[in-house]
Amino acid sequence: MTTALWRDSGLAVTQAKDIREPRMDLQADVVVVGSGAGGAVVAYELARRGKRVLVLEAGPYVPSRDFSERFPEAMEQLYQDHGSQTNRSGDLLILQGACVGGSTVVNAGVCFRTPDFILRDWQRDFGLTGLTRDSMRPYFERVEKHLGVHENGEHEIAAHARLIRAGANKLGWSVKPFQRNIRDCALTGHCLSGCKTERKQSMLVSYLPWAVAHGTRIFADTRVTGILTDNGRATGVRAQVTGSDGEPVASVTVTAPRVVLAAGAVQTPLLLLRSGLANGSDQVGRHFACHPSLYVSARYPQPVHAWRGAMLGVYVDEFMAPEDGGFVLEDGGAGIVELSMTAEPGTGAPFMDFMEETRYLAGLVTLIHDHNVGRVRWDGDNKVIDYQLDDIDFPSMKNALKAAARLHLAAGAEQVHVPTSEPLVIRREADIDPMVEGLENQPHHLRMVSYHPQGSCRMGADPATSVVAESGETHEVPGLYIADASLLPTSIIVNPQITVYALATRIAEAIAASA
Ligand SMILES: Cc1cc2nc3c(=O)[nH]c(=O)nc-3n(C[C@H](O)[C@H](O)[C@H](O)COP(=O)(O)OP(=O)(O)OC[C@H]3O[C@@H](n4cnc5c(N)ncnc54)[C@H](O)[C@@H]3O)c2cc1C
Repeated sequence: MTTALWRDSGLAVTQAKDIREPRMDLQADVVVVGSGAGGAVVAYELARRGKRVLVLEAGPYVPSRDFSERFPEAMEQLYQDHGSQTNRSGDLLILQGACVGGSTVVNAGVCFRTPDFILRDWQRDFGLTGLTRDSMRPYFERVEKHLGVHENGEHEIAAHARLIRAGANKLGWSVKPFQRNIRDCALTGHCLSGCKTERKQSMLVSYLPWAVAHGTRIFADTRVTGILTDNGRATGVRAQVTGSDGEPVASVTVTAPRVVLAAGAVQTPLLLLRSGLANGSDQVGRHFACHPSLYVSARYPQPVHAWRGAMLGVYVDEFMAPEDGGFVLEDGGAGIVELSMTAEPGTGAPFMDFMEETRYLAGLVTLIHDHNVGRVRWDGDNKVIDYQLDDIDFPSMKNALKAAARLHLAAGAEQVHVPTSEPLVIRREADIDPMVEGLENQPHHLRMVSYHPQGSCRMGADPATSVVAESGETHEVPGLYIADASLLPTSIIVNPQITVYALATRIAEAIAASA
C-alpha cells in the first residue's frame, strides 16, 4: 500500500489505485462502515476523543472539483446503482448517494430537527425514554453549529419559491423559509449533483476532513462484506477493495473491538442479514419506510426558470401534524432532466409538449409520514426492497396532492400536472377533489421518488421488536453498533439528515463511554 495522498480539495483517502498488496490486515479501536451522515459523524466524534478510527466506504472518492453539473453524469458518478435503485415492482425510485460522504454529497441541504411529536411517539411506543426534546437539544445544536445551519435569506428564495410562498399566503397557510446547511449559497441549483463550490456542508467537506485531522483513515472503493465475531462479540469486518474497472484489487480484514454500521437504510440490514447477526427477533430489514414523494409541477403564465437560484426556498408546514393531514409540501427547483425523471406527462407528443413548457413550470415535492410497511432482504445474491404505497398511507398522499394543486392554482398556475401514469391535468379548483379522489392506489399508477430511506433496523427498548438499543448497540451482539437512518423507528415526515447527525453524535458518545 502506498501512503494515502492529500488531494487538491483536501481529503486524504486511500483509494483502490493506491493499493499494491492483495491482502491487508488492519487494526483500529473502531471500524466504521460507510462514510455518509451517520458514519462521518461517528468517525469524527470518536477520533477527537483519541480513538483510532478506520472508515471503509464502498463508493469512490470524488473530490468536489470533479463533480459534474450534468445530472445524468452525477448519477453515474455519485449515486447508488448509478441512480437506478428502485423498489421490487419498479414504481418507486429510491435515491441514495454511494461515494465518500454518502447521500450528504448529493442531498439538497434542507435541515429539520426531528419533530417533537415524532420523539414523543418514539418514547411512548418504543421505550426510547432518553430521546426527549430537551435531551436531544444539545445534539441538534451541536450539529447545526458545526454545519452552519441557518434560515434562507431573501436572496435564497428563487422565483419558483416566491410563487409557492405567494400561493400559501393567499390561502392563509403557514409557509416558512427552509433552514439549510449551505454557507453563502452560490445559487447554482446543482445540489443533487454535488456542490462544486463546497458551500453545502456535506460530510465530504466537514466531518470527514475533521476526522482525518484527528487521525482517522478513510478507505474508498472498499465494500464491507461481512462482520466478524468471536464468542458472540463483534471483533471486526471483512471487506473487498474493487478498482474502477470492477476488478478485485485487495481483500481487507479489520480487527476492531467496536464495529459501527452506517451503510444506510438499505445496505446496513443487508450486511447484517448476510452476516447472520443481530436477527434473533427477525426484525432486521423490516419496518422500512421512505417518505414516498411526488413532484407536482404546474404551468404558470410567465417564465419561472425553476432551475435558477437556490434549489429549495420555502416549505408549507400547515398540514405537518398527523391530525392536520400528516404531510409537508416543499418547493423544489428542478432542471429539465430532474423534471423528466419525476413528472409523468405521457409519452410521444404530450411528453414533447410538456418538456417544451419547462421554463414555465414550478414544482412542489410532497412528503408524507408513511407507515413502516417495507422490507429490505436478499433474494439469492440480489437485494430486494419490498415497498408499495400502503392503502393506509394513500389518503395522506391524496391530501398532499390536493393541497399542492390548490396551492399552485392560488399562486396563479394555469394547469397542474399530477404525476400519474395516465396524464392528469387539473385546471380549475372545482376539479381538484373529484380528480384526485378518482385515483386508485395501484402499482405503477403514481410516479414516486424516495430521497429518505429509513427504518430497517429500528431502535427500541424491547429486543423482541427492535434491533438496537438507545445506545446504538445491537441488542444481540456486544460491540456491534448502528448509527444511520436505518435506526429510525418510524418515518419522521421531514428530511432526515439532522436527525441522523444528532443520533450519531449521541451514539458516538455512548461508544466512547463504553470503551
Ligand atoms: C437526492 C437526495 C436528496 C436529499 N436531500 C435531503 C435534504 O435536503 N435534507 C435532508 O435532511 N436529507 C436529505 N436527503 C437524505 C439524507 O442525505 C440521508 O437521510 C442521510 O444522508 C442518510 O444517512 P446514512 O448515514 O443513513 O446514509 P448515507 O448518507 O447514504 O451513507 C451511507 C454510505 O454507506 C456506504 N455503504 C453502503 N454499503 C456499504 C458497505 N457494505 N461497505 C462500505 N460502505 C457502504 C454508501 O456507499 C454510502 O456512502 C437526501 C438524499 C438524497 C439521496
